[in-house]
Amino acid sequence: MQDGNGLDHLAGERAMAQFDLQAMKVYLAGGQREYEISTKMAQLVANDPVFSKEDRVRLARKDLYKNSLRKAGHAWKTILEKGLSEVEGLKLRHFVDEPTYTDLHWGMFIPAIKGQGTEEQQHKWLPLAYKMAIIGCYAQTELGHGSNVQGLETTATFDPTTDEFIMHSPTVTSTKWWPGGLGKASTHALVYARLITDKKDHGIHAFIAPIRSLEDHTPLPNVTVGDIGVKFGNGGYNTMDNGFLRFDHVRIPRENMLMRLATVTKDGKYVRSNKPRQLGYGAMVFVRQGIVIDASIYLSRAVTIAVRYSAVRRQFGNKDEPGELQVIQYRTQQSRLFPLLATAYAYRAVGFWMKSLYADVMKRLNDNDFSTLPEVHACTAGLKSITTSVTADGIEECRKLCGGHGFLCASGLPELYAAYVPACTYEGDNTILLLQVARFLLKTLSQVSKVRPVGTAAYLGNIKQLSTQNCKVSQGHDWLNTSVLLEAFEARSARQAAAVALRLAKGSGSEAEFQENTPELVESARAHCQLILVSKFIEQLQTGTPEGIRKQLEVLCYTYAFSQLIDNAGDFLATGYVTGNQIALAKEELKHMFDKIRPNAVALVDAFDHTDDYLGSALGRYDGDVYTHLYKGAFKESLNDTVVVDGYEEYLKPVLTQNLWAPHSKL
Ligand SMILES: CCCCCCCCCC/C=C\CCCCCC(=O)SCCNC(=O)CCNC(=O)[C@H](O)C(C)(C)COP(=O)(O)OP(=O)(O)OC[C@H]1O[C@@H](n2cnc3c(N)ncnc32)[C@H](O)[C@@H]1OP(=O)(O)O
Ligand SMILES: Cc1cc2nc3c(=O)[nH]c(=O)nc-3n(C[C@H](O)[C@H](O)[C@H](O)COP(=O)(O)OP(=O)(O)OC[C@H]3O[C@@H](n4cnc5c(N)ncnc54)[C@H](O)[C@@H]3O)c2cc1C
Repeated sequence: MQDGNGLDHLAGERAMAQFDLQAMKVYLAGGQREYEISTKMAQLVANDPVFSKEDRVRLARKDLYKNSLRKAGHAWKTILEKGLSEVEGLKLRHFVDEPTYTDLHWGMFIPAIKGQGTEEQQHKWLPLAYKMAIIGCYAQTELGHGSNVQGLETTATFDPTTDEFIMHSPTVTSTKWWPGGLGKASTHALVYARLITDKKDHGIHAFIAPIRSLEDHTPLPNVTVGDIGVKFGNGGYNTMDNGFLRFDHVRIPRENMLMRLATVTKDGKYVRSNKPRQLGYGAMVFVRQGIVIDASIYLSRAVTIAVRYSAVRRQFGNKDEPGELQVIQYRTQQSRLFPLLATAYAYRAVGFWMKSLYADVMKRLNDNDFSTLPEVHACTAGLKSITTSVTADGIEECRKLCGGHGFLCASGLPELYAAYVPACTYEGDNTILLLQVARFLLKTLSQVSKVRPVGTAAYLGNIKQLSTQNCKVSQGHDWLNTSVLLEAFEARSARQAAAVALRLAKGSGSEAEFQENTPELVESARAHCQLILVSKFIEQLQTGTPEGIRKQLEVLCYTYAFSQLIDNAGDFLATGYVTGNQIALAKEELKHMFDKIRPNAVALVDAFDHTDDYLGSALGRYDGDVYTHLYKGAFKESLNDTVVVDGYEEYLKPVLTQNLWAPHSKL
């Protein structure tokens, strides 16, 4: 999608491409219809001045937030006026490209009501939420507890005399802290609180609490609410009003407790349904599965900028070629950049699969089949963890790959990083989530002789074979076999999990021993997730990939798998499945893959189809006209509004005109 000024500095690069670019764009968009919607919404946002991202990093917080409210309001108006479908609306929000209160309203408040509300409650709340007559947020985390959901302190005490719950924040640490949209925008909060009936604590349940007047938006009586303060980076996540909230004995009707999983009757009786209480965590599972495809999008933005810039930037030369070399020609640049390019493709493929996994579990849950829930929880938690960590690090690596210019906000990379990096923490701290995967693996292994593992854990059913047979690769091209690769990842993961499981089994079963082994548990969870990523990327390629792009996708898939193998060589070697020589052979194969990517690199990032408006980067421009735009951009800097800087008279002039020796000067 070219929106440069005509002159294409990257035309030579594009002419080298060896695959069907249009087919790749459609593949990455998820289909022809999605591609068309995406193109239409990208243009709609790019052509609407209200959505402009210019100056975002220069705005003070108040202006930034107000501007963000303006955009969110305008987006909603556009959706209504143009009669956009839900898919179109989501795409529009995507291209507006800034975190805002509507994310939590649509992404967590509504899904939580759908998942945990009775039909009657859904009838009451969803129509209001769908037309945005109320704005909701997801108020789970408190000052004192985030990861430990069972440790939350807010209470909801049932009063049978009035048929109400009394919402209360008994301690400072019980203050709700972090919920997005809570600080300034929300009228309602989905509050996770300890349910108390007749002095009995039934643990954490969800309640809908009105917090602001629908008349004038002021906080309701005995509700203390506000924004928690400026966050990391310029722009970034500061468009979001992450908030605090305290209740001082605030009364809400009994019907405001979401009662699909448990009920409190009028006379105060607590009744659990026969559904697993983990369904109360459903909104988190929903967001975690979506985060994988988001990771691909964010990483692909950084990689697009770094690849295009690396093809434009020239440094040094060699005696064999005239002129200076494009930095993309350097092997070191390729070995840092191309695996990230391959990773963005891998996460896209796995993200598509995640969507189908989620659709499947939702269908099962509707039929009261809860059998796959633990596996889906482990999978969404683990892949959320790995993909966000790698993406955040990858964005930062792309910044370094752009040298000094990457450090300028004009590169688009600092803001991208600031907006993305909290994904490693929100929706579950990444280490906490890997520990969940590890617990799942331990449980699966402990039952393996009785219950055949399914889905992404099925390979653990072959634990004996995977623990005894070693890798058969004897020449580089032996690695060019997806079964050989898959078996290497399976054997490494199975062996790592079995080793730590065995160590724990030999012990006393104490919590202290478990804690002692958590570093190994996290490593084994990571190994399991890397296996899922490699295997699902391979699986996606093998199911109906168009001819014109298959070869390139295979190259990217091998690049991804080899770079994972090499980056984790220590683990692979420690399990004894592969030898040092086999790793060396994989390294050689990876270099061959780089040679295959090189002529296609620019076209492979073009296929992500990010507009210049969406990228917001002088370095990543489609036309490659980097230097002109960096130079022009400097004149937009507010320090350059005047030729002589504001402050000269008061602070610079005296320094320059005193003409006195400083007392400590030795000159
Ligand atoms: C028009 C515009 C539209 C725009 C839309 C855009 C959409 C965008 C979407 C939004 C995107 C981004 C915004 C994101 C904002 C971020 C929001 C948040 O951060 S919300 C807060 C998130 N908080 C967490 O994630 C907390 C992390 N902690 C936990 O998840 C859990 O407490 C725990 C997993 C650590 C469990 O602790 P523990 O006390 O051990 O657990 P329990 O006793 O409660 O349960 C143990 C048991 O349950 C299983 N389990 C745990 N979690 C789940 C789950 N989610 N699903 C299923 N099962 C689960 C666990 O495995 C154990 O099972 P056993 O069999 O008993 O072993
Ligand atoms: C930008 C942003 C937006 C957010 N939006 C929302 C929202 O909309 N709604 C909401 O409810 N919350 C929200 N949160 C909160 C978020 O979900 C929590 O911050 C997150 O779940 C992590 O919890 P924590 O802060 O308690 O971290 P902690 O658990 O205190 O983690 C601190 C450190 O301790 C380690 N640690 C903790 N427990 C263990 C353990 N058992 N074993 C080993 N290591 C451990 C962690 O790995 C981490 O390194 C948001 C947070 C951010 C940053």
